[in-house]
Amino acid sequence: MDLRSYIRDVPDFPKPGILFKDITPLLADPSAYAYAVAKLAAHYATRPVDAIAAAEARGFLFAAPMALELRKPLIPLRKPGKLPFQTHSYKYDLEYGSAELQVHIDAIAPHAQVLLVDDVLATGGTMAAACKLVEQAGGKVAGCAFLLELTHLQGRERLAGYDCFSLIQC
Ligand SMILES: O=P(O)(O)OC[C@H]1O[C@H](OP(=O)(O)OP(=O)(O)O)[C@H](O)[C@@H]1O
Ligand SMILES: Nc1ncnc2[nH]cnc12
Repeated sequence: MDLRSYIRDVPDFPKPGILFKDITPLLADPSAYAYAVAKLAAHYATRPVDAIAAAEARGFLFAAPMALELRKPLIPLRKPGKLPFQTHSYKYDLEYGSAELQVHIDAIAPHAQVLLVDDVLATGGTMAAACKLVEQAGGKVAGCAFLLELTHLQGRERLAGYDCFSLIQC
């Protein structure tokens, strides 16, 4: 299945000069969505993974079905003020702004191998922050998985030292 055909390019969103990769056509097609999740999950089926974590919001769309498919705990990494219990926090820069992620202090068991999942790897700022947050919380990064990698933004270089896997490159 050609997953690329389910990604729509939207120029100048959310700011002039940004070519936004819209995954909603893929989400709208259950066969393509299921195929993408199954392919991502299959890549980690035999690797040591104790839990799956993702940053809101689009990361959840792939992390949740992967967690169910791999029968692993799901750990939400959320924007500030959303998690009700005590949190660890990490601030980071995006392709089009800055942000912060938080995780509950008891979400990650000591030395747990945490697989991080997101829809898009752009500059790598979000995933680098997610990795730091997992480590700050006592876990280890088992890998970083993406539906789509925007190779020209060289996010993979920002994630040097972490094992990265993407299903589609463009
Ligand atoms: O590699 P980066 O440059 O960090 O960009 C990738 C991140 O940007 C998007 O999230 P966004 O912050 O737009 O939030 P959303 O998931 O709530 O739409 C996307 O879902 C990734 O998390
Ligand atoms: N160009 C882009 N398209 C979709 N999501 C993104 N997240 C960061 N950059 C993005």
